[in-house]
Amino acid sequence: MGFSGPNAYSHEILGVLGELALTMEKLPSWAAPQPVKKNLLTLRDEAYIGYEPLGVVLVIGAWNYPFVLVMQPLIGAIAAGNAVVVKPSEVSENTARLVAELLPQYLDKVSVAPCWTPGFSVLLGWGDPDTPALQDLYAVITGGVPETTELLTQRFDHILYTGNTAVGRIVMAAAAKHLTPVTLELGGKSPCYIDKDCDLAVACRRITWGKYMNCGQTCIAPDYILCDPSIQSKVVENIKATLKEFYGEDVKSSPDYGRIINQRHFKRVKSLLEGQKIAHGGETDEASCFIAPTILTDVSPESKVMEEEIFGPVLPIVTVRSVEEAIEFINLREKPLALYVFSNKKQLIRRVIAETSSGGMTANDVIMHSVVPDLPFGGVGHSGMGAYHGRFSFETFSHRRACLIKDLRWEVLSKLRYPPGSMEMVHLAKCLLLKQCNKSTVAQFISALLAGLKAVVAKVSFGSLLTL
Ligand SMILES: NC(=O)c1ccc[n+]([C@@H]2O[C@H](COP(=O)([O-])OP(=O)(O)OC[C@H]3O[C@@H](n4cnc5c(N)ncnc54)[C@H](O)[C@@H]3O)[C@@H](O)[C@H]2O)c1
Ligand SMILES: CC(C)=CCC/C(C)=C/CC/C(C)=C/C=O
Repeated sequence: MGFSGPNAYSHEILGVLGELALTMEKLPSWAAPQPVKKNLLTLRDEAYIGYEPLGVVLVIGAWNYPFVLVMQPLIGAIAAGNAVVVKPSEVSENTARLVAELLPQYLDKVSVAPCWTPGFSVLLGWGDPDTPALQDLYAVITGGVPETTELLTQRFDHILYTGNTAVGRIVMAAAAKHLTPVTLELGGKSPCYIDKDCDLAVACRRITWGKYMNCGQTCIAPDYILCDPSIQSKVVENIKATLKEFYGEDVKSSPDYGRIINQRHFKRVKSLLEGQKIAHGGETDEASCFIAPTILTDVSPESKVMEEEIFGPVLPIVTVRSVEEAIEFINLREKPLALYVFSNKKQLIRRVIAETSSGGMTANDVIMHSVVPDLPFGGVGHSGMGAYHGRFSFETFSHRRACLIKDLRWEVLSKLRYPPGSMEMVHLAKCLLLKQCNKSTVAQFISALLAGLKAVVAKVSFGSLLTL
């Protein structure tokens, strides 16, 4: 992909450092038992949510941000107390090797995994499966499809997979065999609607940044633009001007412009240009997997480039006559991972939010919702399920255990639920649970309490008589 030093640091390392700092600061409050609201029946009890680790988590990463996509889930899984098996993408083999080399050097060795499964020690070559003591809790498995397929036959307590939707289905099917819950971080075509009423220079600068970063190989990059035909050429001119500002006259020699990951993806992205009206770019070089930042205009919704996620530096513009048409266009397709809208009108932005669905969204910018630490990151429908980042990672990798601690006194209140049943008791229970009391149920409640008290007093006096 050809990340430059500064880009590698800002795209891959900063997010990990931010996640670590946030998790270390907030973990005590995330992990603390959360008391819940009580009703009249549970007034004297302790009712809370307790967080417990799920057990062994499998994290499968993708190649486009190969470090952050395994490290960020790893942080959450460890924070929640799990053992973790990390499987970086084989496509970005150098990062996979680096992760496998570095993790064991930096992560503590802990004596026993909380939910040890003997099968893992065999899979990982950890010697005698019956004596798991003193093994690493955090293992890295490198490899491609055969290794991942083998890994997926094992039983895990949670799998977080990042990658394409087709493999997402394979992961989910394998997980289903063991009833393992999954978080699927998938992709899709993230739309970007530009309203006529907006600062086009600013909008296009932000879109250009998010679209061509990492040569378009970002899961939440704006995939295509929807705008009124009257502003299409201005959008093109503004993006062209920004491209020059960002990457200079010769994009190919800019250290900030990346390359397509491999020949397979190069051929796939290049094929999307066939038959299209190229308003800018279009140059390619197979030997170096270079595809210039490209803009396509008047793109037909039926064309191939509008059928699949582009995941490359090609930006199609589809014209629509109104925001209604844009919303309809979006809703006729699978729910995207991200959605972008640019407008000066707050009301229009709120309408787009209310009438569409997507994993996440940013208005008047792109990508940035993914770096707000308190927002969940994940897809919906075909763009994924579940979410992570910050507190949401901790929740994803924890079991929320419902805990109720009662004492053995106040049996009078329990009588409400014991047989024989009666409508009086039902009314009383309703009064206590739903706080829908009328005079007669309050009277019944008081008399039941008094009866209970009388019984307790009688028991105590009888006990003291006996001891005389
Ligand atoms: N939602 C997100 O956070 C996010 C982030 C990055 C990428 N993506 C999406 O991922 C896609 C690009 O990634 P990719 O799929 O090309 O990455 P990839 O080729 O690296 O595959 C992802 C992982 O799946 C494994 N894998 C591949 N084929 C498999 C099989 N048959 N069985 C089991 N495991 C298999 C790989 O070993 C790898 O670890 C895009 O659609 C992009 O939008 C999503
Ligand atoms: C430099 C900034 C603000 C962002 C870099 C891109 C990004 C959001 C990386 C995070 C991982 C991710 C969600 C990748 C999707 O493909």
